[in-house]
Amino acid sequence: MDYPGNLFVVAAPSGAGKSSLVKALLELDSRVQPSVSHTTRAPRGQEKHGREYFFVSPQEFDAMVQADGFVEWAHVHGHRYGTSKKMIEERIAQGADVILEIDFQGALQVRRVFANAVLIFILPPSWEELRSRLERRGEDAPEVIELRLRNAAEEMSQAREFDFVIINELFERALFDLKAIVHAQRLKFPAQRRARADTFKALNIT
Ligand SMILES: Nc1ncnc2c1ncn2[C@@H]1O[C@H](COP(=O)(O)OP(=O)(O)OP(=O)(O)O)[C@@H](O)[C@H]1O
Ligand SMILES: Nc1nc2c(ncn2[C@@H]2O[C@H](COP(=O)(O)O)[C@@H](O)[C@H]2O)c(=O)[nH]1
Repeated sequence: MDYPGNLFVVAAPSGAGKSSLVKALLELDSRVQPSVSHTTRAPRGQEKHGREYFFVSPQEFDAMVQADGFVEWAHVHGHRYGTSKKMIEERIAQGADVILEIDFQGALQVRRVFANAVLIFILPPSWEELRSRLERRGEDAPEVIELRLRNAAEEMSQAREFDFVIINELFERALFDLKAIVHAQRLKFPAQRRARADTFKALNIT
């Protein structure tokens, strides 16, 4: 199925800077909408239900899995995270550009459902910098940081599966690269896509 809106999927090891980059993109580009995931992890810091995540119990998460409510879901750093299928489909069908910040397992699942999704991987410049960003962020206990760093090697080994890789060394440079990818995707056959969307509408195809 082809949709008028674009779907961007950003993955990275924890601490590489994907949330910071996506947040900055959203501030600059009102056509991009964030997707809010469901998670079984507890809120941290100032996080709010419905803003950073929908914080749900394991039972609520199971019910969504059973109801086929997720386009993708995965176990990440000891918790479960998933993306609501309905929320994504409705918005890209209306022509919105939606951006997902998820792990590599979820990103590869999304591509199986939405073949046109643009997969972007963010890399830190070095292991030392990745550790130091997680430590400087000051939101995770030392054992959580160690777990995230152990998982980072497997995540980074998947970078080649993605359409684009951005190295987040200088923040402004990485943000420029992310903006360029979004812009280039919008320039791909926009007229044809709009025409197809209009035809779908005229034929009442949902
Ligand atoms: N280019 C950069 N240079 C220096 N620090 C950075 C850069 N990009 C992000 N940071 C900082 O690194 C820390 C981790 O960034 P962020 O929280 O965006 O990572 P993340 O990939 O979203 O992690 P998680 O998956 O755990 O949510 C933050 O404190 C952020 O301010
Ligand atoms: N497969 C999915 N992974 C997700 C989703 N939402 C977030 N994530 C990943 O979880 C880690 C940890 O996030 P944190 O907020 O606990 O630091 C993060 O790196 C994301 O890649 C999702 O819906 N699906």
